[in-house]
Amino acid sequence: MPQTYSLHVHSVSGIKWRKKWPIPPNLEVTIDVDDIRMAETHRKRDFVPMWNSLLPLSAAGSTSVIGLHLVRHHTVGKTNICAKGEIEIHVPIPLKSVGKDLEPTPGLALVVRLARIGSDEAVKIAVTDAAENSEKLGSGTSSDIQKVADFAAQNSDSNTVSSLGDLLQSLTSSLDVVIKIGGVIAKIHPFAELAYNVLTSVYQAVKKQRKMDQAIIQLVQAMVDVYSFTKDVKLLSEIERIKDIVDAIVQETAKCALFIREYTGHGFAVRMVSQIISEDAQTIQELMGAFVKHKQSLDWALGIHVAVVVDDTRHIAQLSLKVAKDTQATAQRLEQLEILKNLNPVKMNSNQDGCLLGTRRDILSLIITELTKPFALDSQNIFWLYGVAGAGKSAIATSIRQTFNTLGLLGASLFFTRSNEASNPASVIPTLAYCLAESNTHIGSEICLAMRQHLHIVDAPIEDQFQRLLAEPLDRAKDHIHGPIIIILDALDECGDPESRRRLISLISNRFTGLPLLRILITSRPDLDIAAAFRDQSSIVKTPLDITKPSSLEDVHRYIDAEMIDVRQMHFSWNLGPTWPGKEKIDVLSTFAAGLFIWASTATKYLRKAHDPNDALDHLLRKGSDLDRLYAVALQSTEFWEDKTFAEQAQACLAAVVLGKVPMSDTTINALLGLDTKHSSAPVFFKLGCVLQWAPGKFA
Ligand SMILES: Nc1ncnc2c1ncn2[C@@H]1O[C@H](COP(=O)(O)OP(=O)(O)OP(=O)(O)O)[C@@H](O)[C@H]1O
Repeated sequence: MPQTYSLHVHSVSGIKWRKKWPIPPNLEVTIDVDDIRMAETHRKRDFVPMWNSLLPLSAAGSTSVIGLHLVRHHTVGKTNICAKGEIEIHVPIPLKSVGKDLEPTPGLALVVRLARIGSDEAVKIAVTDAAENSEKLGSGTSSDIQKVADFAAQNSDSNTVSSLGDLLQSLTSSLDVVIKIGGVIAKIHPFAELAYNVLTSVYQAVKKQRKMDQAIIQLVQAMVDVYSFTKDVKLLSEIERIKDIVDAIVQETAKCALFIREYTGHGFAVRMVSQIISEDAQTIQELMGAFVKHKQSLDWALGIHVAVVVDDTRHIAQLSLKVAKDTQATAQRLEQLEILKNLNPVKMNSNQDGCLLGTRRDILSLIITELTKPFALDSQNIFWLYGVAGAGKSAIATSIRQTFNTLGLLGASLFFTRSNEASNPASVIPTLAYCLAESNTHIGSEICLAMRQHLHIVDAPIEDQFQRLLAEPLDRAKDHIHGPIIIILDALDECGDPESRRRLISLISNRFTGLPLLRILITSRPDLDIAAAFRDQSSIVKTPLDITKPSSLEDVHRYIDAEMIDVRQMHFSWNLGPTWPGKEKIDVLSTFAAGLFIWASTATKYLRKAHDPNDALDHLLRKGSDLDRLYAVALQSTEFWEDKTFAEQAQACLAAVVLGKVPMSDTTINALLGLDTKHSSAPVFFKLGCVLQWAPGKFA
């Protein structure tokens, strides 16, 4: 009977390369039992690799020989065996070097642990190993942390880093570790990714730049210090426990990364390195202070208690100077706000939650990247996210709002709702001006100046308001501000109607694109007037929120799963059990939802409110949830029903879509309904974008 073993390949010790490699060679260990390949470790790029892999083995008899090879992979696909050894049950296993890669050294040894285990255990290890290798591994497993810990351990080479380039490189490698853990802790992921991308671009830009400001080097050093925990495997494995602190650190890092990019002249505003804004020194001090505090909280949380000596006298002197400055600034600010009230801004806040953590990762990441892209690389400053009713656009806009609010980059966010009278196109420019002025004193001063110079600007035509309250003040303020400033306009289709918003839409598509400093996220259903105005604008990034994408379907599934926790809690008296209603029924509900969040949220709300959750669930599984009302409102929002030809054609087209057993393209529907090119279905589908996900030639 074959005997099973677990082989723990830890690392290789005493390695001495003959050649100086520019980057570490790509190494793996292969394991043969009686000359048959049984397992191999992951490839590692490191001068002194550590694998920490647990591998299952089975050997036919007690006399089997386990052969181990240390293999170097060439970039062109060739391999070299650099060292080999055979297992004798003592640790470490001596190796002898072969070929020309290694110096023959007596201490060369592979550190492994071989244990005799039962076959069940061997199967378990094999499954875990396979899962670790799979890209599709879900988040939340401790093996992810271990993998990351391995990675960090290899990167712990603590050469003294002296230049900004080296510091940035060290920082991005730490962030890379944090991003990988982001698979486990969804909360910190978007900020870590943003910080990583921005710092990488700064690194690419500054690595050739010789002269660098000492203050910025110290700031990056402070960040590197905070991240030292990522280089210690033991500390890193605590990350789940200290995730809130890490979350705060990563947010601060993203903020700081954006600042550094602007400061070093590689960012949003095209600026010379020498052209430094007067508040920069203070911003650097504040950011440094924040990182020192984070380091202290982290050290306390990790049990590393370091005595902190504070120079009290200097601290108090600085503090009193700041208080004096602050009092003066507060008086000016109050005066500004008094003037700004004349803009009669309206409240258009988001009244819903953002995305469930872990959902919409791709699109959130894409939007964050687009909105923070340096100006020089791309001059597109509007991102339009469009999709059918209930696809989840507002939830995404809310999450983006939270992200940029945390980063201190939010200028204004208007969430339009049909039922709110304030969602009026005439209020948009004055409200935007008010919010921008509130978010930044420099912009505030310029807008106040404009209001003093143009006393009746609030009653002026919208185009004049745009020019005086936005275009000119932003242009005057731009040299005092590090961009970007983010503006969010959610559900633009719910701002007035196509007629009342005509001039606003034209301003957005023709004039907003030229505004300095701003990056604008617009979400809406693809209503005809909006789609027509945006379609040929090259300054607008147009992205559909596709409900049929596998990631959308997975996100809705994840949402239903999470909502069931609430449903179970609500109905505690029914003793539903910890996994109610079970995976199979959740799968069926997700299939019904077909990527539509509104379906999932209506269904779970129905379950929460029901008297008997089991009855309600059965009803749902039989009939689906009642979305008629939503679709009635959505369809009525299309203004063309009074046109008899449209109404007749739309009814026929909708019937074809609803009754068709397979999805059909507009061309097929034309053929089916006998429509000629003059009366084709395409214009009808364009007008029904609020309820149908459709593109010319594609399935309806
Ligand atoms: N990623 C998500 N995580 C959690 N809840 C979500 C998510 N996306 C959407 N929802 C919920 O689903 C419902 C519908 O989503 P939302 O209002 O964002 O859709 P929409 O595309 O903006 O719809 P409409 O076009 O009708 O305004 C809301 O209750 C929202 O809170």
